[in-house]
Amino acid sequence: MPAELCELTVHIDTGRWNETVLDAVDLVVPDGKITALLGESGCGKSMVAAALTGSLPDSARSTGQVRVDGEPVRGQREWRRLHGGTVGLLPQDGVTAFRAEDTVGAQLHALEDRYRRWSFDRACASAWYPTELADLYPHQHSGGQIQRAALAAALLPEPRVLIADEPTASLDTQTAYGIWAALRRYADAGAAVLVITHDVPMLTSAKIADHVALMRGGKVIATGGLTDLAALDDPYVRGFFQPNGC
Ligand SMILES: Nc1ncnc2c1ncn2[C@@H]1O[C@H](COP(=O)(O)OP(=O)(O)OP(=O)(O)O)[C@@H](O)[C@H]1O
Repeated sequence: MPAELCELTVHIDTGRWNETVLDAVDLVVPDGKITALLGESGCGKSMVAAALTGSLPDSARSTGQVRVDGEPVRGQREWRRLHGGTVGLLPQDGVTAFRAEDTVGAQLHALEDRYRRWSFDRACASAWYPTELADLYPHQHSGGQIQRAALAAALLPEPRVLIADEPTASLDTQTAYGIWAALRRYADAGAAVLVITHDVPMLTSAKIADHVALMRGGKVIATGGLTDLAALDDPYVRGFFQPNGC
C-alpha cells in the first residue's frame, strides 16, 4: 500500500510567525521498500512524516494531496480510520507516543488487545525493547529506551505504511543496526517504510535503504539510490555523504 505526497505545500501561520514548511513536495513511499529521508535540521522532514500520517499542526494549511493506496485522504475522520492498522508513526520524540499516566507495558498490551495483529513479545523483540522495562512509566525511560518502546507501539497494529522519524537517534551502533535490520524485515514483508534519519554513516555502511530522498528548505531536491545520490556533484549533497564535503 504505497503512500504519496503529490505537490504538497504546507504553510504554517501561528499568528506571530508564518512559514512555508513544505513547498510542492512530491514523494512516493512504495510497498516493500525502505525510503530514507535526509536533509538538514529544520528542512521539513518531520512535516513530511506529519503530512503522511494526518498529524500536521492545527496552525498548518495545505494544498496538494496525500494519497494512501492511490486514494486521496481528506480530513481527520479518514485519518482516524487509517491510523494504526493502515498508517503508523514512530514519532521523533518517542515519549509522545504514550500517555504519561500509564506504564509502557500496559499501553503496549492495550494495543495488542485492540488490534490483535502482532503480539507484545514479537513487537518488543523486533523493536529491541527490553520487556523488563515495561512496568516503568514513559518518563522513567531513557531517550533510546522510549524510542524503542514507541517503535514496538507502532509495530503492534502491523501498519501497511510505517513512518519512522529518527528511530535510531539515541542508540548505540549495535542496537541501531538491529533496528535498521528490523525495519528491513518489515519492508521485505510488504510494508511501505519511510525512515527519517541523520545517520548517514549507518545508511551507507549497512546499505539497508532502497531509495533516498534528500530535502532542503521544504523541498525534495533529489531522489534515487544511495550510490547515485552520493555521486551527485552538488556541495549540499556532498556534505551529507562526505563529512568534509569534498
Ligand atoms: N508544531 C509546529 N508548529 C509550527 N511550526 C513548526 C512545528 N513543528 C515544526 N515547525 C517548523 O517547521 C519547519 C520544519 O520543521 P521539521 O520539524 O519538519 O524539521 P526537520 O527537518 O524534521 O528537522 P530536525 O532534523 O531538526 O528534526 C521548521 O521551520 C519548524 O520551525
